[in-house]
Amino acid sequence: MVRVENLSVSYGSKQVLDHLSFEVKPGEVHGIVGENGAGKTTLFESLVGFKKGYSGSVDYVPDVQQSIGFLPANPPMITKITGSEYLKLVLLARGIDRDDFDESNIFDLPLNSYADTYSTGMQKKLALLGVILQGNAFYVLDEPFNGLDYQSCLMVIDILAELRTAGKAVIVSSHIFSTLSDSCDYIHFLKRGAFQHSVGKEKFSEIEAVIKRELIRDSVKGLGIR
Ligand SMILES: Nc1ncnc2c1ncn2[C@@H]1O[C@H](COP(=O)(O)OP(=O)(O)OP(=O)(O)O)[C@@H](O)[C@H]1O
Repeated sequence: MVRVENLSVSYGSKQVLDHLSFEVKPGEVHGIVGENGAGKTTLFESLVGFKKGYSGSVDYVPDVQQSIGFLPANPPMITKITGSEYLKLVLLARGIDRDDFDESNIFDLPLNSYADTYSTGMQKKLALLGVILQGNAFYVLDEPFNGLDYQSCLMVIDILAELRTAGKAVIVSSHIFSTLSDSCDYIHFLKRGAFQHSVGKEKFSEIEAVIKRELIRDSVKGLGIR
């Protein structure tokens, strides 16, 4: 459904993504984990067409390109519109005219309040709700767990499972490995713009140990805590 081949992105002389190749099929959830600055957001923006000027290719099954649900790491909010109005607006972008969100308001958001007065976590949940209700075919979710309380994180894990069952293709990033191991079919460890490891479910625990070793080593010992 979505095939990425040799995707490379540079900012000036700095190469940020280095020949990434992978494929996301319907009913698959792919997780991306990597340290700050590894290139996750750059990858996601390239996938959804926000970032041009990359080399390599991003190919979709034709009807999928019009049906991408992108949750940015920091979803932009429009001022002076309520949560309900926000949802109505993003659904209208997919030609869906809908006013009643009571049953879909699974995060108990104050939908009659202005969305720009929501907390960071509430805005993230509203934006996530919007892309899910749009009924897209391909979901690109940049840190959907970030800023969410524990209960909402569990709900997002459930949402990812539902998307898989519904045959959607999903790519999701997180800094918390366990959120990905609970929800993904494949995990890709992105390091300095390249996939250092790409593994399926059966190797998640093995790879978690490897990633921990590669990322932190004994650096905390340098604090000399006694
Ligand atoms: N507009 C830009 N101009 C120059 N360099 C940029 C630009 N945007 C991102 N970068 C650099 O590209 C690299 C990857 O950034 P990116 O935001 O994709 O990382 P990330 O993995 O999403 O990080 P984080 O986990 O902190 O959100 C970083 O080194 C960053 O400084």
